[in-house]
Amino acid sequence: MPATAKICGLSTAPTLDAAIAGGASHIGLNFFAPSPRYVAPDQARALAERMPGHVRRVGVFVDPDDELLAATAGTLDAIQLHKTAPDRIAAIRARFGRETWAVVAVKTRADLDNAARVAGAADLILYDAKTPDGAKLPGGMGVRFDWSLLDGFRHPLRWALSGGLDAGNVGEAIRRTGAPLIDVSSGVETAPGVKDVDKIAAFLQRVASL
Ligand SMILES: O=C(O)c1ccccc1N[C@@H]1O[C@H](COP(=O)(O)O)[C@@H](O)[C@H]1O
Repeated sequence: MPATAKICGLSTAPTLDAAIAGGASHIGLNFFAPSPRYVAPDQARALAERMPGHVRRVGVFVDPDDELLAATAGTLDAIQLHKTAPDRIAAIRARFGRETWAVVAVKTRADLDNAARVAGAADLILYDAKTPDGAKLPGGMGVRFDWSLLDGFRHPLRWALSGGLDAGNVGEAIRRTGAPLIDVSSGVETAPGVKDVDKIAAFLQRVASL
């Protein structure tokens, strides 16, 4: 089964259209205010209206409160949760009725123990690289982790891979890990938060060619 791709952190119509035209299976809308990719709920709604139904809309959140989720869930097919405790992930899934993605931040093999902790709470695990201590963002910094950590790992749920991917390394990432779904943000940008239609096209072409 070929891998599918999520283009994350889209905030403009032309880049959203490029992701759709290139065959992205998912797009990400970022609701973490400190992020350079942040979109306000109204902006996200307008972008979502441009999208065909087969492309899934994923909201990116960092330990969100119910108020933010209530303002955005109507626009979304899935909720991606960074730095959120397992019991809170389960509560969000029950309350908002959306496919729920738990992010497991990885630097060492021990970090993979968190996959079992979120397995009963979420629908999908997104393995992402841990960003440096004190970093402003828990993702979206182009950091990758050592993919060999996933060698032989028994994934307790459906899963996806992110962290430092780009058109140049995504082939190796998929070959090495067998990821069924891959997720990119800064690897298709010219500067933090500035998506590039040509980089989006190249990334999606590379994934489709595998
Ligand atoms: O992109 C952000 O600004 C961001 C902010 C807060 C949480 C997650 C964020 N991005 C996610 O990080 C991964 C990896 O990004 P990258 O490809 O390494 O730049 C991606 O899944 C985004 O959803």
